[in-house]
Amino acid sequence: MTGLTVRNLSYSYGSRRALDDVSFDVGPGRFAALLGPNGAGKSTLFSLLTRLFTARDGGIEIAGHDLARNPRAALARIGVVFQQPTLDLDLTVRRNLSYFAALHGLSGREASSRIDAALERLGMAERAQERARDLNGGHRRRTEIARCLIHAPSVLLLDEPTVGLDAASRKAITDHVHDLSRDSGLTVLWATHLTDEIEDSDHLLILHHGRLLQEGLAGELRGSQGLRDHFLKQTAGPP
Ligand SMILES: Nc1ncnc2c1ncn2[C@@H]1O[C@H](COP(=O)(O)OP(=O)(O)OP(=O)(O)O)[C@@H](O)[C@H]1O
Repeated sequence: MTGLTVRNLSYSYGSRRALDDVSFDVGPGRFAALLGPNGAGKSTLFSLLTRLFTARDGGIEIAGHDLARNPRAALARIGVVFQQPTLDLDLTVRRNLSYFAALHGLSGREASSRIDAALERLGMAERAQERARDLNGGHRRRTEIARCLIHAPSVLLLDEPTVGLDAASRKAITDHVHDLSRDSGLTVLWATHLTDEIEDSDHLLILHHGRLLQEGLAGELRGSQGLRDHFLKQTAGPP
């Protein structure tokens, strides 16, 4: 099983360059934090990784499948949590998950046991019958993360999944996803602009003005200073 590979990826909106020759690898089972300020190009990269946009320049490989040449196989291997919530608020937690399972061709006992396992994994088993509308923001996000595990992806893509959550929910979700990559061998790409969501052992990618400024082990890149100070220094310069 391989993780995620991005090669020489560029993307422009008209004359505005949003991504400029970005290349990186995330090894299987690694947690990679894509750290960048507003406008760095994180969401553009996610749109390319999920094939919402197609890249004219560069290449993407997901779990060993080339996204341009074999999109079906590549997309089947990813689980995605977008920045904007996508739950059906009128359905229960379980119905949201079973609907998604059906989209992936899963039903009956197989779907049911996968849903149970995913809800258990995210600490949401007891809320399975609650309507999504009645959940707080943190529990809605957990439901979305549980949902993206059902088809057993090997790569998880999460675009600023803690936006709008309070500090306790943010920490719980960040810890849950770190545990998922540690315990289940999932490759994770976690986009954020918040340095406290990143652990020293994470693979850190610093993106600024569409360019990858630094890549490496977070603890090594920050050295003796806090990651926040390191990040602010890295991103202080002009484009
Ligand atoms: N649809 C669009 N049309 C034109 N420019 C766009 C469009 N979407 C994004 N951009 C520009 O591309 C650049 C990268 O934006 P992007 O949304 O990918 O950054 P981001 O890192 O996700 O930012 P944020 O943290 O604010 O979501 C920015 O300069 C942005 O203004």
